[in-house]
Amino acid sequence: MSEFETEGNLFHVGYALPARKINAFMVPSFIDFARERGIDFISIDVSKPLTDQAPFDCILHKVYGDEWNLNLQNFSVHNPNATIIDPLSAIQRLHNRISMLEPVSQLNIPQLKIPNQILVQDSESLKNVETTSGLNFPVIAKPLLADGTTKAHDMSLVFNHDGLMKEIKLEPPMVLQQFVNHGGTIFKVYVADDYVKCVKRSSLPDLSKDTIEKIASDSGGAISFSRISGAVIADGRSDNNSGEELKMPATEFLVEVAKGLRKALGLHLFNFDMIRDGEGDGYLVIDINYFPGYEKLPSYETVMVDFFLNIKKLQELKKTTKKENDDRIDETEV
Ligand SMILES: Nc1ncnc2c1ncn2[C@@H]1O[C@H](COP(=O)(O)OP(=O)(O)OP(=O)(O)O)[C@@H](O)[C@H]1O
Ligand SMILES: O=P(O)(O)O[C@H]1[C@H](OP(=O)(O)O)[C@@H](OP(=O)(O)O)[C@@H](O)[C@@H](O)[C@@H]1OP(=O)(O)O
Ligand SMILES: [Mg+2]
Ligand SMILES: [Mg+2]
Repeated sequence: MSEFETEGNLFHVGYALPARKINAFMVPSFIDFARERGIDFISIDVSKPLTDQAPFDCILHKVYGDEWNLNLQNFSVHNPNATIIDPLSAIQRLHNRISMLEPVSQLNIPQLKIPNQILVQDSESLKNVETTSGLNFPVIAKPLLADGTTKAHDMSLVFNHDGLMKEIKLEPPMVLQQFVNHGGTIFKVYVADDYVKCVKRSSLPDLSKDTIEKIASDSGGAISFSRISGAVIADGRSDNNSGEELKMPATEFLVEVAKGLRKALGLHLFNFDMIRDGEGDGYLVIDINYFPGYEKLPSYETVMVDFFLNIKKLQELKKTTKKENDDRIDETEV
């Protein structure tokens, strides 16, 4: 046993994650590091009842499907004190690209908006030119469902109505979101309760009027892309065509947005993608993701262990408060 914890005081965290995520996040060095600090990660077999695999103090999950949802709900009913990271209903809101962004507007932060966007339900509405009358081309066509499948990340930059009809591979339901020039960089803001970390990633470049005309005619009206925001931009490196470096958003602003979204979404672990509003002076949130790739962050091991230790502390605090309340009731009854 380590110098930090004793076996009896271990916090048992069951994890249900796809293989890709286990290979990237739940690596042996992280599991060992966590155990030395009192967090015991236990792999969950999603095909078996959770109640047969208990005890768990906490469940960390990112798997999809009704079978898993029922399994988790049943476990929660029998183990009301266990913390579920994160609640199913809160995660499900992020599976739809319209409901995902609704809480952003409700935060009422003047510098923060979402791009203009419409929902296209079926092929008939797609054919109708009127459908896009509220938007200015180019737009980004995104699948409505953001459900973890590869398809959910397939997008198209669309330059005109013809492109929308002929060149895009997506099928409705889809979201048509205003493309906004933003300096070629997105800010990815990772949140783990109080922890907030913003990193820069490369994005679609700014498009001038001439470029738009040229690409529109060369491409037939649309260009498809998928998972383009992988490249990390090192601090100090110029990150757009003009050779300018885009300034990070102010820390107080990031913390205010993260705190507001955390509360509104009811999530512990998520990140949000934010771009500069090239047409205004604020920022636009374009995407929110549940339990994203934290392992890409520096010192993610410490961040995540501190996160789970805090969950443990909160559970202990709840137990103490409950006991104090029960004792008080007993005294009054006497
Ligand atoms: N409205 C927009 N204006 C300009 N660029 C955009 C806009 N929406 C998306 N993009 C660009 O397209 C990329 C993919 O879009 P989005 O983040 O919505 O997709 P995603 O597949 O859900 O991403 P992730 O891999 O982060 O889950 C963004 O990272 C950004 O570079
Ligand atoms: O695969 P990566 O490590 O890049 O993580 C990505 C994660 O995929 P994973 O959960 O399967 O790992 C994505 O989840 P789904 O939308 O597909 O459910 C989404 O959260 C992205 O935003 C994450 O990228 P990041 O925002 O951190 O760059
Ligand atoms: Mg994104
Ligand atoms: Mg996403």
